[in-house]
Amino acid sequence: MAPPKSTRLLRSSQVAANRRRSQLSAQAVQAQSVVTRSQTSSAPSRSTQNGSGPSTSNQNVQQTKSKPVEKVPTVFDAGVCDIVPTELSMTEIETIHQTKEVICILDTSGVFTPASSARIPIVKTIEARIPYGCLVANRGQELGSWTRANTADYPGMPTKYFSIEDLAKYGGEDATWTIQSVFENPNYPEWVITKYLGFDASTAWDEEKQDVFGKFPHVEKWMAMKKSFLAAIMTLEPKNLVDAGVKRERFLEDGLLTNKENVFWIYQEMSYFHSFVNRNHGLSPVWYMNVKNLDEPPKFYYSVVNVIEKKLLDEYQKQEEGLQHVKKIKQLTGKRTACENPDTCVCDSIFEYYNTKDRDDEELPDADEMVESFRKNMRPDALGCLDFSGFDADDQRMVVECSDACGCSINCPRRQLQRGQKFGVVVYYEDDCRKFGLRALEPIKKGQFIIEYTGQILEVEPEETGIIEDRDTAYDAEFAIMDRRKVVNAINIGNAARFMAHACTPSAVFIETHSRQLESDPLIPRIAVYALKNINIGEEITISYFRKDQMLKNKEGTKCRCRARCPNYLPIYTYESDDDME
Ligand SMILES: C[S@@+](CC[C@H](N)C(=O)[O-])C[C@H]1O[C@@H](n2cnc3c(N)ncnc32)[C@H](O)[C@@H]1O
Repeated sequence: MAPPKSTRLLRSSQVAANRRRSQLSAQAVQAQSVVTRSQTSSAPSRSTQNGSGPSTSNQNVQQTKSKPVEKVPTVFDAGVCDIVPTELSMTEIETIHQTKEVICILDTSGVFTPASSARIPIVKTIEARIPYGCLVANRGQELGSWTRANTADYPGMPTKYFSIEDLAKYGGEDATWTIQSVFENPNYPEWVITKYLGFDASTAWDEEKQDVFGKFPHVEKWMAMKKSFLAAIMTLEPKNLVDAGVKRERFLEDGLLTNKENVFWIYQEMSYFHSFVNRNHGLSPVWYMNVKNLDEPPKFYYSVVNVIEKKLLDEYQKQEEGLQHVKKIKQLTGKRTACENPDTCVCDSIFEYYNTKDRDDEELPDADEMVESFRKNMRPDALGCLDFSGFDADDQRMVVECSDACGCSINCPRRQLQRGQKFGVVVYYEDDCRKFGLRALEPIKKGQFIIEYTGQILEVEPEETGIIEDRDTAYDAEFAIMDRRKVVNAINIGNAARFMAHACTPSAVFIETHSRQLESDPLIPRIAVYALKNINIGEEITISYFRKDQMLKNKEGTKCRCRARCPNYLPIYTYESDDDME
C-alpha cells in the first residue's frame, strides 16, 4: 500500500524496555511549622537511587542529507523577571505575538553575518541555555555551591544550585525568588511544600498555603490542575501501577527532599523550564510526569519554533514568487471563509495554488495518484475548529492560515497554529515499550488545534521517507502538499508533540499548514496537530503513524501497544527485540 498521502510520523525503535521501579514507600513528609529557609523542613532521610534507564532514541544516527544541528536555543527571553503569570491578558498575548520568535535560522556557512532579529534569529551555532528570565536559576548556576551530577547533559537545565549552606550568603527575602514546584502536605492541608527555582531540593520547605497563593496566584492554579490530572489518571490507569507514583507527585515521598540528585527533580525542572519557554511564547504549560518508575526523563533540545538551515530556506524563495502571483487573483470558492475579514482573505487562493502545483512531478512518489479530490482545504470555522466529518485517513489535508495579507488580527480563527499550543499537556510515561507519550492536562474538543509539531526541517530524498530500514524516520513528520522533499524531524530538537504515540484509532491528526503571521516572515511548511475527537483530562493524545494497510503481518516490526491486545505490528524496525515484553 502507498504511504500516507498526508503527513506522517514514522518511528523506528526504542530500545527494549529497561524498567526500573523505585523501591520507595509513599510515606508522606511530615509538616513542620517553619517559616524561614534556614529552618527548612526535611523529610526523614531515606534516599532514593537515581534511575539510569535507557536513553531515548535521540542517540540514533541520522543519515539525512542535512545533518541535524546538535544544539538549539531552548528559550525566548522576553522577560527580565522569572515571576511569569500563568494567566496572560489579551493585551499581553498580543504583545507576545508581535515580538515572539517565529523560526530559528541556522547559518553555518560562516561567510557573513546576516541580519538577525528577535522574531527571526539567525544563528551560526545553536546552544541550549537556561532562560535569561529565570534570574535565580542563572544566579544559582553562577554562584551555587551544589553541582548536580546527573543533569550535565540535560540541555538548558542548570547544573549548579544554591544549597542550604548558600542561604546565609545569598539568602534573605528576595523578590526574585519564584516557586518551581509545589506539593500538598498530606498531614497539614493548610500547608504546602515549596521548592524554589535555582535552589536544590533539600531547601524545600513548608509554607502556609494562603501565603503562597497570595504571593504566587498561579501556584494555586498549578495545584488544582495537577490534582485534576492525577485524579483522572487514577481512573484511567490500573490503580496498582500508578498509586504510589500519583502520591509522589502530590505529596512527595520519603527521601526525595534529602535526595536532591534523584531524577524526580529533573522532571520538575523540565516542567518548569519548558513551561517557562512556553509562557514567553504565550503558550500553555508542558509538564513531565512518570508515576510508574523513576527512569530518566527524555533528553532532547526543547524548541517551540522550527529550526532550518539557511540554504534550505532559500529554496522556498521560488515558491514565494508563485504565491505572490496567485494571491492577486483571489479565487471565489462559493464558501465564505471564517476569517475576520472574509472579503480580503487570500487563504483559499493560496490553497488553490498548492492544489495544482507539482501535479506532474514524476520524481515525487504518488505523483500519478494525485487527484484533486485527495486534497482537502480544511477551513477552520468561526471558533477555529476543523470539521472532520467524513474523515478519511488517505486524504491529503491542508490548512492555510491568514497573514497580514488578509487584513485580520492575530485573534482571527484562521490563525490557530500561529497562536500556538492552546492546551496544557503532560509528557507522561506510558509503559516500558512505548516509553513517554502525551496526555491532555485540559479538556480538548473535537476539531480544536492542540499543538504544533516542531523540529528541525531536513531535506530528504523521497525514497528516504516513509517506511525505510536504513534511516531512523521515527520522529519525521512529512509533508504531502507543500514540499515532499522536506520533513520536520524532532529526534534532537522539538516540543512536547514529539512524544505522541501511534494509535490505530488515534485521538488526533497531523495537518499540514501554510502559516506565517507576516508576509515578510520566512515561509516554511508547518505541522499542526488537531483533535479528531473530544479528549478529556488525562487522556492520551495519539496520532496514526501508519495506515491500516501499512501494518505488518507475520509479527514483523514492532508490536503495536496502542491498546490491550492490538493485533497490529508497526513497520518500525527495532535495534533490539522487544519480544521479551510479550
Ligand atoms: C515519536 S516516538 C514517541 C516518543 C517516544 N515514546 C519517547 O519516549 O521518546 C515513537 C516511538 O514510540 C514508541 N511507540 C509509539 N507508539 C507505539 C505503539 N503504538 N506501540 C509500540 N510502540 C510505540 C515506539 O518505540 C516508537 O518508535
